[in-house]
Amino acid sequence: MWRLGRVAASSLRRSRRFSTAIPGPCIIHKRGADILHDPWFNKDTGFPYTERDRLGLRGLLPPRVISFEQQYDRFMESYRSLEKNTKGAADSVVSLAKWRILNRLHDRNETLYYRVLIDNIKDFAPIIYTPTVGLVCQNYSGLFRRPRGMYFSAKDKGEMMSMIYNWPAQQVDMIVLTDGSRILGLGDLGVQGIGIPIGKLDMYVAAAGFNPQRVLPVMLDVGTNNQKLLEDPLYLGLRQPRLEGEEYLSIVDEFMEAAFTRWPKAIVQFEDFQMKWAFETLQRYRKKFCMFNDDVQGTAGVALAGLLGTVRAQGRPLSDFAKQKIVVVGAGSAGLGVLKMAVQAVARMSGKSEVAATKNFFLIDKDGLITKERKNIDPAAAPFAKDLNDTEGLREGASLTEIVKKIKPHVLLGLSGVGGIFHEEVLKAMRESDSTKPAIFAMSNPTMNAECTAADAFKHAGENIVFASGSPFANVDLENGKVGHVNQANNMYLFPGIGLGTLLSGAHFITDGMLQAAAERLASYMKDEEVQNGILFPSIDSIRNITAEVGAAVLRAAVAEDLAEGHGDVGARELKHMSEKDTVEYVTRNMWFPVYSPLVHEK
Ligand SMILES: NC(=O)C1=CN([C@@H]2O[C@H](COP(=O)(O)OP(=O)(O)OC[C@H]3O[C@@H](n4cnc5c(N)ncnc54)[C@H](O)[C@@H]3O)[C@@H](O)[C@H]2O)C=CC1
Ligand SMILES: CC(=O)C(=O)O
Ligand SMILES: [Mg+2]
Repeated sequence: MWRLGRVAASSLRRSRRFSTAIPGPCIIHKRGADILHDPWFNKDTGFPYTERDRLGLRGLLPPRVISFEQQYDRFMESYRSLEKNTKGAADSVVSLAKWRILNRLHDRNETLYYRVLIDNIKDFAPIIYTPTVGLVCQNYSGLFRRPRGMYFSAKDKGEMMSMIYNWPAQQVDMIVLTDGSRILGLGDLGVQGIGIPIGKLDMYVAAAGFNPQRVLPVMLDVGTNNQKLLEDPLYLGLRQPRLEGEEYLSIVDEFMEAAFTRWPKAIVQFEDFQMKWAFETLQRYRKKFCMFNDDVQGTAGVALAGLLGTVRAQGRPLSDFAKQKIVVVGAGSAGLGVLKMAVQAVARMSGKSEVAATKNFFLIDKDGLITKERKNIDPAAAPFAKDLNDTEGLREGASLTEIVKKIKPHVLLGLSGVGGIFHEEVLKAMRESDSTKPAIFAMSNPTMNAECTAADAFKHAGENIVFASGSPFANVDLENGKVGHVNQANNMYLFPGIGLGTLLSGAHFITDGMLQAAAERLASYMKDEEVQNGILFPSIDSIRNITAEVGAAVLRAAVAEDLAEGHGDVGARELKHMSEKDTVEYVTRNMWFPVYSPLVHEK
């Protein structure tokens, strides 16, 4: 059913009056069929007669004018009948059918698309984002109908500075960039990874109110090492092995120079780069450009918020965080990002050195427990390698089961990309945890790569656990009148706010302080009562509200660090004088909201 609730109605008024994203009623220079084929301006049967007359649309549409509300209802009706008609079909078939119907709307009418997405975010996020986006990437070459975003390949070397001007929008605020080398837990998907920047930017629009005309998904195609794709005649990317070393970096360098030359105020989010390049590019660019790595830094903030939540869930003061024993499974870009931020938090809270603060963390990769005995240890993992004196007798390479049995951790956190790795024996061992409310975070995506299912976690580890997963699971019926609450610990709770807060601050860099502020705001978002019931993260239904709070925290951190230069008409001085409440309101007012804008001036 169509609904324009109080929040939506007030957002609508706000967006008309204040949005920096849309500069009032726009006058379009296109005419006739060109307008109908431009998803940004297209209103389908919703063009009023004045616009049909003055824009050369008469005769190109059936005569009846259908209101936005009716169009909305009509779409939702077809979506619901698709759900009914595909009942009983394989999950992947149903999910792809849902993705297709949404994607067709996206290609045709962006205003309606984003409105249904915002209003139904809980139902649609699993389609446009994880888990279905993973399936879409895997099947991209077959699903491809129309391009979306920009593609820069190794063959474009030397051309990028001119290519960037092929993008039709004058202004771009947010770019999500991938090289497709580690798409969710699905590995190297080459050019097919473009689905991830598209899905992330849909979340930017839905959750943070970025103007969809000002966002840009980008694929850097430097080849793929996925043999199956290289042999697939329908594969749409470069059929060559991935570039390495300086050759690789020179492509990323060229793109970054081109993007920031054309749009000096843009923000670039690096997404789903394999670990070596995730860390290397973060170090290379973070002091030069306004950028961050979502998998390293966004994930870290969300995980830290969840970890602090587990301390509150036990009814303990936050300072007890330093005493929690935490096993991190997966020493990749995400796992190491989480460890770094969590260790810094322990050091801050306890006054210990960062080295001393690593004591209660145990890191595992595909070869088991990482200790100082590890041969050829990755330099990024080295600071977290355990001294054998601190492992209670566990050896180098000890298995996950051995570690959980011996250490009795408070938290088991998976970012390994390996589905089912928290098997029955591991989960049962968590019953002996030293915590009154052990936490199990199976954060890998998509669903089939989650370290365990929610049902298995509650079944084997007990009803008393706190559970979170990267992709959504339904709450678990514990068959005694109780419900096992499932949290979604996904960086989607932070990256939209990091992006929006940074944009509105006008900061040229994204600092640790800004990221820490984002994590802390998310951590404090839930009330004690909710947290004690195992609810660590808010429902995705309130994502705009969360993003406003996170965005405001990021903006204020930028102001506090003297990095804020302002945005649009609002300068650094005004930002500085805003109270916390004013800042949240300011961020909220700047969220774009989808309504049909007049395309001609009223006479
Ligand atoms: N929930 C969220 O917000 C996020 C989830 N992720 C998920 O985290 C996963 C990993 O991402 P990255 O760290 O970027 O990948 P990565 O490839 O950099 O790291 C994977 C790590 O897992 C380890 N591993 C592999 N098999 C293992 C096994 N059997 N036992 C223990 N460790 C094993 C590897 O040795 C490596 O250290 C992916 O599935 C991704 O979807 C990533 C970012 C955000
Ligand atoms: C959520 C996300 O960024 C990932 O799984 O890579
Ligand atoms: Mg990612």
